[in-house]
Amino acid sequence: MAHKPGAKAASDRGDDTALVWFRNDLRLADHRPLTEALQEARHVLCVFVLDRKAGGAWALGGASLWWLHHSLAALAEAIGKAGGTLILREGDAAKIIPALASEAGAASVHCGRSHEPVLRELDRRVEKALAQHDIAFRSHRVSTLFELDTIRTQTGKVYGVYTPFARTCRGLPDPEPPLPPVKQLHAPDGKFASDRLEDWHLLPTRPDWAGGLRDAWNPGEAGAHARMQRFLADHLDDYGDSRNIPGNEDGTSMLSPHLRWGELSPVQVWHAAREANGQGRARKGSTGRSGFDTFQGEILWHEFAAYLLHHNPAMPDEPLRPAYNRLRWRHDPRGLQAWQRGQTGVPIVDAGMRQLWHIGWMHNRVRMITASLLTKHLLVSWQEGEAWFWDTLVDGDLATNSASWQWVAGTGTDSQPFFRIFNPVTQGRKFDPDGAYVRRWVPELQRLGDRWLHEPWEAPEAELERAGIRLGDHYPRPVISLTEGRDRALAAFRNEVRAAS
Ligand SMILES: Cc1cc2nc3c(=O)[nH]c(=O)nc-3n(C[C@H](O)[C@H](O)[C@H](O)COP(=O)(O)OP(=O)(O)OC[C@H]3O[C@@H](n4cnc5c(N)ncnc54)[C@H](O)[C@@H]3O)c2cc1C
Repeated sequence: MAHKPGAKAASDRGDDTALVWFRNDLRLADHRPLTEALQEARHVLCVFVLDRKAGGAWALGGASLWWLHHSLAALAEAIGKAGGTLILREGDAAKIIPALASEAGAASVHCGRSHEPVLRELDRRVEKALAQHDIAFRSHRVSTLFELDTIRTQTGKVYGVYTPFARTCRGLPDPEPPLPPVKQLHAPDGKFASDRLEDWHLLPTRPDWAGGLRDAWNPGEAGAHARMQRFLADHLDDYGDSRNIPGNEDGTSMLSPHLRWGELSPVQVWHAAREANGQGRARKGSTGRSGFDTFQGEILWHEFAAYLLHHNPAMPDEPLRPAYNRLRWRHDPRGLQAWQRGQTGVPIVDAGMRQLWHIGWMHNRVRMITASLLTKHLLVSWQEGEAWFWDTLVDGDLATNSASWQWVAGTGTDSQPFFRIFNPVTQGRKFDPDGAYVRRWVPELQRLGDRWLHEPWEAPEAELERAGIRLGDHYPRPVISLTEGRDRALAAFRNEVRAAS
């Protein structure tokens, strides 16, 4: 085979250099690409490539870029401590990775396997380009518990429904224990050009809207482990009940951004939870399941979303149920903007949207309620909501975000039916009964009594006055009548989706 000028032939290299290409797996522990590269070669070159254009509409959003900056800084420091260097490059990875591997005289390139369509296509291009240099391309499972292609129904079909998928996963042998952290690295000789992280300008400056993010998060592998250990030691047992109470800040793990960026692998979380469960009280919640069992179920939802995207690459853009292409979603810029800004006049929805804006994360229960108000009461398309979440979430994950939006909108293969519409008032009363969540994020309602907190538009004038609220002035009147919005959504579903099916 002919070699590109400047590239060393495999025989000249003595196979002592490998390149590790980091993507959504910003960690040193349980990192198979790195571990295998080290088994294969004495020198390892670590690289991260930023391509702001890759992904088109799904190029990284603002909150993700903030997280990425800090996570890369943490990774570079950890790699430095181990004796290596993280090379940063910007541009098309299909050109950069082969060129760099060739320059370093690498015999192989290792990276984490992805279920995201853009990365899968990129892998094909990189592999092809590497082959021209006679360099091997190896991808490894880094972000799922199991190999997604191996999970099939008894008749060999792809699962479309979570429950049997999860049952099958639970019946499999546990994923193998996580690999130990890599402690020592030797970079290859030579100086490899690298960008400076600061020069990428991933952090917002004008304006700097990231103050709430800085207070809430500690991106990077060490922060991820600290959060996981705290949650598992103190809160796992209660998870079955506490996970639905948005006012309880310890009710869920808040591990989602760490998992999204691969600072932790699902395998690590799976095993750590099992171990913590052995030490805990294994108390059953009101659902009859232990906190551990319920938590495992959520990790399997994460797995299921990856599985769905792997088998349905169009999921972020198109309904999994084609009949929903007939639904005429409304163009409602005013309603959409009120929703985005947390100014709908529906307290639990506004609390969620403001929490999202402030810390780049929203409680799962409230994600469902806010998504339901947008897609059902306002009849605005799920893709509009999906795009807003993508831009504002620090855990914005192509698979989970699109699967979840389709679940709420009723357009997914395994979703709640379209006609099941969350009532935000009932939901608020049930899951935020003392109003702790709404009062925290919608302070203008702080003095309103529990009775009216979730539907201030029904409160007697005297109650509002006593709480210092004038509707339409201090706090908006509802952007939509909940009854009318619900009836309109049901009619659209009946006439445009079901009638034509
Ligand atoms: C409309 C909508 C959009 C969403 N977008 C995203 C997204 O972009 N990224 C994302 O990570 N999650 C998303 N979710 C799922 C879920 O809301 C978050 O994973 C969860 O709130 C994260 O908080 P936690 O880490 O405290 O979760 P925990 O309750 O502690 O759960 C542990 C882990 O399990 C996984 N998990 C939990 N709930 C779900 C779920 N319903 N579906 C899939 N995985 C789950 C997450 O990885 C989570 O970190 C979305 C949900 C909805 C309804």
